[in-house]
Amino acid sequence: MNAGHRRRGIPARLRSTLVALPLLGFAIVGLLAPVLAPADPTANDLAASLLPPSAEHLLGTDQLGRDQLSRLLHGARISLAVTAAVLAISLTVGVVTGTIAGYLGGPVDRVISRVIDMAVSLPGMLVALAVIGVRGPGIENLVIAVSLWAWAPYARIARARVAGLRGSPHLDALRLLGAGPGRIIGRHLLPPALAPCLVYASTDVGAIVLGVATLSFLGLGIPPPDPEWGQLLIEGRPHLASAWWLAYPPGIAITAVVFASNLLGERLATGDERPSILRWVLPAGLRAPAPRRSPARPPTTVRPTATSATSATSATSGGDGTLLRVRDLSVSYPHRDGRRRVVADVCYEVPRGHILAVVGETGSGKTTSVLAPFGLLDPTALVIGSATLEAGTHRRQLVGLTPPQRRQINGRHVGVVFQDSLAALNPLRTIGAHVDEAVRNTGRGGRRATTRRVTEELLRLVGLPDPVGIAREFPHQLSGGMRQRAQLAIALAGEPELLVADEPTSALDVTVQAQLLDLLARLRDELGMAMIVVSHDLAVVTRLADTVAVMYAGRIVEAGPLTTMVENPVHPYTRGLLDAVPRPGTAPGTRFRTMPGRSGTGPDDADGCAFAPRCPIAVPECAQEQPTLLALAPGHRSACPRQSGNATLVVGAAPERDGA
Ligand SMILES: Nc1ncnc2c1ncn2[C@@H]1O[C@H](COP(=O)(O)OP(=O)(O)OP(=O)(O)O)[C@@H](O)[C@H]1O
Repeated sequence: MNAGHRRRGIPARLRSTLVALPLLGFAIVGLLAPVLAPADPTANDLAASLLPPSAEHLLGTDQLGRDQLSRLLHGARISLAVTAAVLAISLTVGVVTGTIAGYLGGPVDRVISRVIDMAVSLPGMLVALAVIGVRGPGIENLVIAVSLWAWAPYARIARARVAGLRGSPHLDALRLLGAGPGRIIGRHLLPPALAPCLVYASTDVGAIVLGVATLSFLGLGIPPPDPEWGQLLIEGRPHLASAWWLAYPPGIAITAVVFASNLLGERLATGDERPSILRWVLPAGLRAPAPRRSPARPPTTVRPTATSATSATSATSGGDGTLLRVRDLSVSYPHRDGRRRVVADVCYEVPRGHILAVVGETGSGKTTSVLAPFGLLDPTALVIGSATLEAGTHRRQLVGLTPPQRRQINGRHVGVVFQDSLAALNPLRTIGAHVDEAVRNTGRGGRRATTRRVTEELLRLVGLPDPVGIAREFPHQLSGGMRQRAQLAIALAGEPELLVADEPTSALDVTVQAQLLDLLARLRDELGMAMIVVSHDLAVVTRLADTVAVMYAGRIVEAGPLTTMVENPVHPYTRGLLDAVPRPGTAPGTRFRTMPGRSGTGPDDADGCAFAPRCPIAVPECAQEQPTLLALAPGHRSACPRQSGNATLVVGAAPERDGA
């Protein structure tokens, strides 16, 4: 309720209820007309022709002696029936058509959008006249005629709503949990598409009632003797001067319904009491503020990808405690000159129970490198290389999987926590509904109460106080840290062997950040789960990582055990990252060392070392030849030949296990 409403003294909800009263009356009278009407609306009594209102006939009689009140009440019934049928058809056709167009996009969307545009631009009354002219009057034809022009605005609204949601991260999160298109459309797209359509429908009631009355008035609607309001108007028109009770009541009834419907629609569309009205018509789970689009780059859908070098790696994968082994991974996106690689020849592996941190500046390819194996990049991404996962008892090659194959892995063997928790969660659903769905998708659910018990256990596991209460909250009602914990609970629903956390703490303050990192470390210890944690902050990952891979311009430039990387880094870029980390005990006013130059170039943008232009120890040769990752010690590799001493070339740029 806003201040303006308060000032006028009537609460907004009450004002909306008052505005809706004529519509409510219309619906009640329409439904109960046979009970409320004192007489048969079609029974003639010529002896009682054109009687004025009296105790016997409260609204008088018409020229055939029929009770006018009974005809008015039955007229409401017919208007209500036609309006309800038209709305049901228009809403169903419009919302389904618009949702399909918005979800599929591409040529289907273009064709459906043109059809919608045409339907909207046609003059509705002319279409109705043409249809009734061909098919003749009658309730059925009237419904068809009005529906033909009434469905298009619903389709347009639903299409716009769904198209806006199509690329949102919470849909990606759902796909990750194994939800198929049917479930995504039915449970996550149709409800938000329906909500604005219902608001529009409240305005449409008036337009339909008026349209039906107009057609009847023109002799093309409900044929006599059935008492439709437009029909009553035309019958009363010749007697306007002598028998006012014939035309005025139906005229007032039509005006009241049209006004009420327009006012209510306007209030719902602009007012802040929208949720209170939708509470009458929408189930509880659908009431929440409109979803907010994330400014963050959304990791989107899976698509089959090209692959190479698969057999060579699967032959060596597994059996040695390695959960995920990535080899020669390259990712490219369409570019004006063809395709541009953003990640090149990336190799890493994650042993069971270990935490690998991938660090680097923005645009260095961290997120791309860790999400590519799981098909979580933009559909235009082309992924080449190999990624083998020891999922359960099977070894699976991840690159090139189809979406159904991926659903067997993502959400079950692999859980993902996204950076922007608000965007990754559906704003229309409670936290409990999110986790319930994840629990059910991974096959751990049962009856409603059983599923909810698992949900509450998961919320407790991630350290959320009062799991029962939190389960009932919507995402926007939680703090950023709590939402990240909720995302973690969703990711843990499938009891994954690997958790991928993409900048899980970047939007949080340092205290909450530390708590979340401690939680991740505790979960690793308690559940024995391996993790890949992406961060641009080397200091953050030192709290929990076992190994660190440093990326620059789409390539790994140094990788090794945490202690080596922190205490004895050899690549100038890693040193630069460490120098930029604030250290306890640093004297106030001390300036941190920063790296000159710009980040974010691609792996193929330079002939030689991409870091050379910013490197304090670069020599002219550095800019001429692409450096290769060299093994310096077991598990420690660097791509700076100037610092590598007695290094040896790592065959295929593959990493070695620490201690191997
Ligand atoms: N859909 C896309 N189309 C084209 N280029 C993309 C797309 N997504 C990412 N990129 C490019 O890929 C490169 C690597 O992006 P990525 O998100 O992996 O970097 P990052 O190191 O994770 O950065 P950040 O920390 O900012 O998330 C960037 O140059 C980015 O512009």
